[in-house]
Amino acid sequence: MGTPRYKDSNMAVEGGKVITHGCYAALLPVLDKWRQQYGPTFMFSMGNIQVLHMCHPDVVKEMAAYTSFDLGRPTYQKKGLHPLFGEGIVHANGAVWAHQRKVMAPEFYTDKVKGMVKLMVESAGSVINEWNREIESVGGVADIKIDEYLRNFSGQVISKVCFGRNCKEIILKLRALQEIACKKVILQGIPGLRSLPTKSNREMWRLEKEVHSLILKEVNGKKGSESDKNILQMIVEGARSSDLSQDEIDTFAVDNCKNICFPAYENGAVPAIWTLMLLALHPEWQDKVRAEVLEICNGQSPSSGMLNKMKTLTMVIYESLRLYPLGSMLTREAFQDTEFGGIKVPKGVSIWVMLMALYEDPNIWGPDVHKFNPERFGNGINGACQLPHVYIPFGTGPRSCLGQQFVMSELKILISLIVSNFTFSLSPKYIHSPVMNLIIEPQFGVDLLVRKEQIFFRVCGSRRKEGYGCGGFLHTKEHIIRVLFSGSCEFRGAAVSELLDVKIALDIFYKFNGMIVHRVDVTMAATLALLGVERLNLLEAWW
Ligand code: HEM
Repeated sequence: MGTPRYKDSNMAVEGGKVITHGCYAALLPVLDKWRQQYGPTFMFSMGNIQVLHMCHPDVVKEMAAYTSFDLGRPTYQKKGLHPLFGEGIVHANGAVWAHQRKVMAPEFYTDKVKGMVKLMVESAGSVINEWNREIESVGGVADIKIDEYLRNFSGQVISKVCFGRNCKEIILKLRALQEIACKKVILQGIPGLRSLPTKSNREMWRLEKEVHSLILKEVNGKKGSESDKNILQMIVEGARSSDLSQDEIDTFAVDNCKNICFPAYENGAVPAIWTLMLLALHPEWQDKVRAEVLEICNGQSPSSGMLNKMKTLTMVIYESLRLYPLGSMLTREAFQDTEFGGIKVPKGVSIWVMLMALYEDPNIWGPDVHKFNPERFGNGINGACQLPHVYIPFGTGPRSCLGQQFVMSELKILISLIVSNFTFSLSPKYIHSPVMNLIIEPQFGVDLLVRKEQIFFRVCGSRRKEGYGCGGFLHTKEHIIRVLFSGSCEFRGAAVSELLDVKIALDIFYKFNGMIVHRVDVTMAATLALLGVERLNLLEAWW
């Protein structure tokens, strides 16, 4: 795969690095060129597949309102990705899809997702522990390629909610299947290629069989209790409630498990990877998110109530999904002659609605369209741009994402725990190169320089309302004291002079409860004294 080429106009120096966010033209250069040449609506073909390219904001509205089964997920995708998704919900259509949606959607309703929060926190805790170990092993700043850690996290969560235990083998085989299948989907227009016994086709068939039998083993294995059923059990029950044969029930269960596990594994990890890359590039937003998380969680593990309050983090995730959406388009096929976007679309034609191009349109988002600016989501999606209906990271209409609430909880839990435990910046090893592998991923992964979270106490003297600073943001006294007593953080003083009056800044090294605290400012020292903290062992002071 060649290195994507970017337009010069998209280049931006952010956080001291040249990073080009606007990657639509780089990922789909031919379509971008044709769009400029022929306008937002044109047709082209890929072998025997006829595609209608649409990129007008009104078309997104129409997609939301289109409920007829005359449009469905394209057959060519289903064929190309059959080893990965089989006959499951992602590529099913018509009445079969409606039945699957009815069985599976309730498993991701709000109350069900609330019940998964504890498990998500535990799994995120493993990432925190592993990063802590990496930092300890190098004694300060670890250079971490974060991708596999985050995939392990999303894989572990979905595996536990789906099977009731961590079935790493199934998840890893699905990943291996994806790697082969996504190279093939582009060649779908060439008839017969799918069934040739090429080396990669044989490898793909082998993996498909193995995943099938591993999932069947889970279907027939130990069941969760009646009150604590896992998703697999609910899928099997849903299949049994219809008039399917035993073989069809098995296929229904296996394929739909794959259709939940694979998106949850990839789509849970990749947006987290992009968001952390963006936060590493923008320490000011990292600080803002950290301040919000510390304020809301107050030293406790995130709960679903806390997640709902994390407004800044939501803004950051939305902006990350705008710049790096998982998919560049929504795709449909006309199963009957129909009318869409004011055009008569003949049966068999595929429609591509180019969302990513709309997310990069300066006429919709303004001149800073290629900049990371979560502030634009300050008043929610509706206030984010001229035509907010075009921003649909989780799709729209009846086929919108099943896992939206699930993944938003996962992302918030993981990121909130990471920012409250670590500070991070981009490693010099990082190479910015988004590629399209079914979804838009960083080609070489994301490397971060990670250190334990440093809380900066900044002096709050006469020139400022009294308070306590953490990474530049004010926090409650209770929070600061709680963190102090928990001993969970290493305190390093800020360069206090950079903000306020040097004269009132006192740098103290002291030992407290076995914890080394460096350079606490004068207000903090006074607070501790007021609170009766006596064992303040002043080692060094600096005026
Ligand atoms: C940030 C992460 C995610 C994004 C941006 C995302 C995005 C989307 C989008 C845009 C669609 C609609 C596609 C279309 O209309 O053609 C979709 C469908 C779907 N998503 Fe997600 N998704 C995410 C995470 C997940 C997760 C974690 C799961 C599983 C738990 C999941 C399961 C599904 C399923 C099963 C469908 C098909 C629904 C149907 O056709 O009825 N997604 N997703």
